[in-house]
Amino acid sequence: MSTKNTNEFGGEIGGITLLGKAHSLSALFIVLLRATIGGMILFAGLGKVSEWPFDAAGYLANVAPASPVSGLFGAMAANATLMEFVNVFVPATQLLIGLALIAGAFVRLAALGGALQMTLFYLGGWSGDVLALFDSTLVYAIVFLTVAAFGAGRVLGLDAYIERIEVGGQALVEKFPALRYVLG
Ligand SMILES: COC1=C(OC)C(=O)C(C/C=C(\C)CC/C=C(\C)CC/C=C(\C)CC/C=C(\C)CC/C=C(\C)CC/C=C(\C)CC/C=C(\C)CC/C=C(\C)CC/C=C(\C)CCC=C(C)C)=C(C)C1=O
Repeated sequence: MSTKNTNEFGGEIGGITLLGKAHSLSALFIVLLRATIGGMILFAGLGKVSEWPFDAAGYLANVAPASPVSGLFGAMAANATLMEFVNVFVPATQLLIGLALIAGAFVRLAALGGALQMTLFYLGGWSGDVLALFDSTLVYAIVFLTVAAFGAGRVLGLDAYIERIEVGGQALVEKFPALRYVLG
């Protein structure tokens, strides 16, 4: 048995082969990245709960006209029934995504949800200022996608165990391959 650990990762994307060699600290830092971005969104949710009631209408109604979603967000702010939903959904998903990432459970689903949420905040935050192109919400979105892409929930996370739960003599992800978009 070889004791050599090549620690390689990569794949083919659009005909181009991307190959990386991970450092021995890579696994540690992917866990730190998962926990940090999880903590960021958990605390964003806790902040809203601690100042309850949360109301996103002010933010949505005052998005800069240059934002591609200013019309959409303005219409949302004017719909009281929809706002009742949004005002609970945003903090609730922030808390759940944060807890899931910290525990390492359902990491892909949580990270993809986080990336989607950050994309909405990024579009809403766009004011036409080119120097704000790489703002924090864009960085957060990429961090969420990185965490999902690396299967970060398998490193010191519950997904390593959840994936292998046996269902009818088969591991969960083998029985239901679509769960790879949720776990990992
Ligand atoms: C820096 O940015 C910013 C913030 O800050 C992050 C902000 O706030 C805000 C402020 C925000 C506002 C003012 C609101 C603005 C409102 C809008 C733009 C309106 C439009 C937005 C929405 C309608 C929200 C859209 C939401 C999305 C896209 C997210 C959807 C989420 C998902 C699809 C993912 C859901 C998945 C989850 C939650 C994971 C599920 C996992 C679990 C339930 C498990 C959880 C884990 C645990 C509890 C741990 C324990 C686990 C165990 C025990 C394992 C169990 C084991 C088993 C075997 C089952 C802004 C502006 C911002 O710019």
